[in-house]
Amino acid sequence: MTVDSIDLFPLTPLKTSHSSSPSTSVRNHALDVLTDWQKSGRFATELLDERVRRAVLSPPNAAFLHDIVFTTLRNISLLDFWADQLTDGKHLDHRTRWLLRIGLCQLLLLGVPSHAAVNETVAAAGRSGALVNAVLRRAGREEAKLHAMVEAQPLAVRYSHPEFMVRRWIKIMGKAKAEALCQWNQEPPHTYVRLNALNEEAAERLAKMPELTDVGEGFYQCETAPREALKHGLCYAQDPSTAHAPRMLAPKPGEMVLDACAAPGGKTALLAEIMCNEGRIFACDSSPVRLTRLRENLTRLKVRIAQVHAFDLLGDAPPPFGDVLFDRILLDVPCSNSGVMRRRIDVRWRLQEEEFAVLAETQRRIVASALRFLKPGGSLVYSTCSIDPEENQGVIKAILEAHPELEMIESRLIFPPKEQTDGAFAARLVKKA
Ligand SMILES: C[S@@+](CC[C@H](N)C(=O)[O-])C[C@H]1O[C@@H](n2cnc3c(N)ncnc32)[C@H](O)[C@@H]1O
Repeated sequence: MTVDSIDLFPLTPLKTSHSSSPSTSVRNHALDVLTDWQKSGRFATELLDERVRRAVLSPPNAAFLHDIVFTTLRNISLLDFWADQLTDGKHLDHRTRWLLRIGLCQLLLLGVPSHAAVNETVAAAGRSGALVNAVLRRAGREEAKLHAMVEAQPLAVRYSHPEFMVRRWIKIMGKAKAEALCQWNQEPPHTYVRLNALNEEAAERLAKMPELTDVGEGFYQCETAPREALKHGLCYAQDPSTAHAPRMLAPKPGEMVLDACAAPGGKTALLAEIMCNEGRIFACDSSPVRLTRLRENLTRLKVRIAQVHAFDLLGDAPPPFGDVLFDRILLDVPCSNSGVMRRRIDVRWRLQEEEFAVLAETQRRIVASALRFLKPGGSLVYSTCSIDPEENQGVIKAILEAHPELEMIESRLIFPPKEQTDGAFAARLVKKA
């Protein structure tokens, strides 16, 4: 299954201390969310948000639920390794396995006091209570030994990534970089917002918010999302890595720009800002649902020069912009999201190795289609939030071979552990005049 990047809306957990003992129902909610996640294939964030809203959880309980769900998902293979050690490899049904993962996560990773972690997970366990109780008590007694065993395990277990992914990364970048990437993905992501300079009050108002730390180039880091500022369009939740492609495209005020995979619009808004809201941007996307969000975001962010249209670059319909040729085109294509796995924890468990080739083929077709709309002398920036060469350099190489009228001017790969942001790739191609 392909996972489009939706918004980079922060997934950072609320800050909590787990010294107190939140109610048993938090473990039940965690179990429901995780088993639903496995059954439905839906995003964990969506399921979690729905659950927090429906169950009307207090902020500390919601934060605790968030920590259990995300820490468990981020450490599935490690938790299973510990569960296997503690049960001597016994076969476990799905529900019991999730209960053990949740219990071991609290005990061994979240530092929840053992009486709370054991008693309240056992209370949520129902018919498998005796087994869960025995395993978690043993884990409490053998905690130091269990932690000591981790170092000797392969990267796929130590950092809970699918084996094919680790193998692929070692082949692509060598063991040291692959390990650094796995390690990076295990940390909770930072939350960033980009100041929206199209809102005249934004700079002054954000400067008065002590909870925001200026990290340069219009980005601020924060502990939790500044909801009011986001609601009023003073800023947009976005990782600094997302700014490279629009800046590489460098559209000028007054130009005609096509943002052909635009939803939900973080990059469109930055393009409009770079263009000082002068000129025209056709912001298109093939997904009607995402177009609704694109429109809302662009209105809130005071983007005045964008026209939003449904347009599938791989479809037969004529383009909504007639026979216009563009000065610049941004192609922020659907990709594996392999550069944003710290933020999108589901991705590593959804992605299949065969998908890279399928994605690369779609990406090549998208670029080939978009090239019809580029003026001679115009620039096209191809961008992904993937760090995989098959979707990045591989696609560019194939495009250059098939289109001798193109020249590559520059490219940039953002490797998360090095740049301390999400991963991304951008390449600028120019159509020779
Ligand atoms: C990575 S997301 C774009 C994110 C966006 N640029 C932003 O900054 O918010 C990729 C987008 O491509 C769209 N897409 C996928 N296939 C497409 C196609 N054939 N034609 C147009 N858009 C497509 C998806 O619906 C998705 O919204």
